[in-house]
Amino acid sequence: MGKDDKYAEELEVAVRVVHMACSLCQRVQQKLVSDNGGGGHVKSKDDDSPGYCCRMSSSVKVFIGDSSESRVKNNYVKDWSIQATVSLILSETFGSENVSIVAEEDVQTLSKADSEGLLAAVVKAVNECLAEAPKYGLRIPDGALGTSQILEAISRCNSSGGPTGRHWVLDPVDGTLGFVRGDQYAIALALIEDGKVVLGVLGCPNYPLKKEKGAGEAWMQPLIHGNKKLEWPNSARQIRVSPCVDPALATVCEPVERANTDQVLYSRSRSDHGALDAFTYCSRRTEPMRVHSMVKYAAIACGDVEIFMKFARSGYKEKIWDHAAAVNIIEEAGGVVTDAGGLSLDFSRGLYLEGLDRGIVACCGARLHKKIIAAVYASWEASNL
Ligand SMILES: Nc1ncnc2c1ncn2[C@@H]1O[C@H](COP(=O)(O)O)[C@@H](OP(=O)(O)O)[C@H]1O
Ligand SMILES: [Mg+2]
Repeated sequence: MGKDDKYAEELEVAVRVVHMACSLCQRVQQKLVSDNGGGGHVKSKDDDSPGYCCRMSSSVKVFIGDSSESRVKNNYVKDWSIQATVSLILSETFGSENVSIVAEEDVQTLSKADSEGLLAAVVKAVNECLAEAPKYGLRIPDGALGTSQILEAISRCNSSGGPTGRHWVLDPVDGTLGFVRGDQYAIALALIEDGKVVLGVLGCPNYPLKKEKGAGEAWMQPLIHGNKKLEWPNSARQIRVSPCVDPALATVCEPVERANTDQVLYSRSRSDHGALDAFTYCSRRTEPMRVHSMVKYAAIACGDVEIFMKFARSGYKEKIWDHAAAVNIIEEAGGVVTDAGGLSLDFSRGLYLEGLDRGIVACCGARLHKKIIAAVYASWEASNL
């Protein structure tokens, strides 16, 4: 454990509950992939064949097989179930009056009269998940939970954060497309206190589980299997970013979904600006690695890649749950994450990363980061001449 144990209890509960959520996701993903012959036919917004996408809540949802809305919703049973489970465990541990949660899923769709089947599936999944809690050393509410308690737990996650107080931030399943493809996805839980992220836990079941606490230390905790019990922190090992300082030797990570990146900025930088182009500059060693979800950040934190840049298309506002846990882990592992202007990301202004300058630049260390920011600046200036 680190030197500062101010958040030791919060960290421990967060690690345990994310671990439990990983187990739920693994079961669902294994079934999904085997039912769909490997998941390889799942379409996304930027696949060249027509995809099946529709809009629920605020983000694009991708699903498998047919275009019925119920299939889309079914894919979100795990998200609602994880949100309910995390909410229930945090409330049980710290008291519901002390817990404010900002999370991705809303409760409206589930509460509708025609969502009975969905709700029943969520109730079943939550109770199954909670039945495993002793294995993870977690305290749970007494007895099986009914629909009203579970709806209440999900709807409690309606905080909008802000500059004061403590707020938990949850993305129950980040990287929906990665999940349905049987590929990378992440479960992300962070704690923000007075506008600063003080701890982050990132469960990456198809990578290892990453976690971290706020004292200059980041750790990796292997997932447990079968009936083994989670041993915390004894089986966690410390992680560290790569020592690379040379952009020419760095490996870059980028989203799989090209629709999530401003391709104009990307390709203009690539073709026009030679050595000043951050993207060309950084990808000499290998092609960029395309990875779904916050696992990109995790890969930097444990030293497997060196750079991740995301420049969302204009009009898209980055949400805090897509970054909070991972930024904290990278920083603790020795890396640096800022906006494209070199300023820290601001988690104090509600649901969104307000004031973000163009995009996000994450690097394995300050020296490399400085060079990349300079290269992005030069590319930007040159392309706006
Ligand atoms: N138009 C857009 N531009 C940028 N990011 C987007 C986007 N639409 C969705 N996203 C975010 O990108 C995340 C996936 O990142 P990536 O493409 O790197 O795997 C999504 O998380 P969810 O899958 O949790 O919705 C979502 O929050
Ligand atoms: Mg997300």
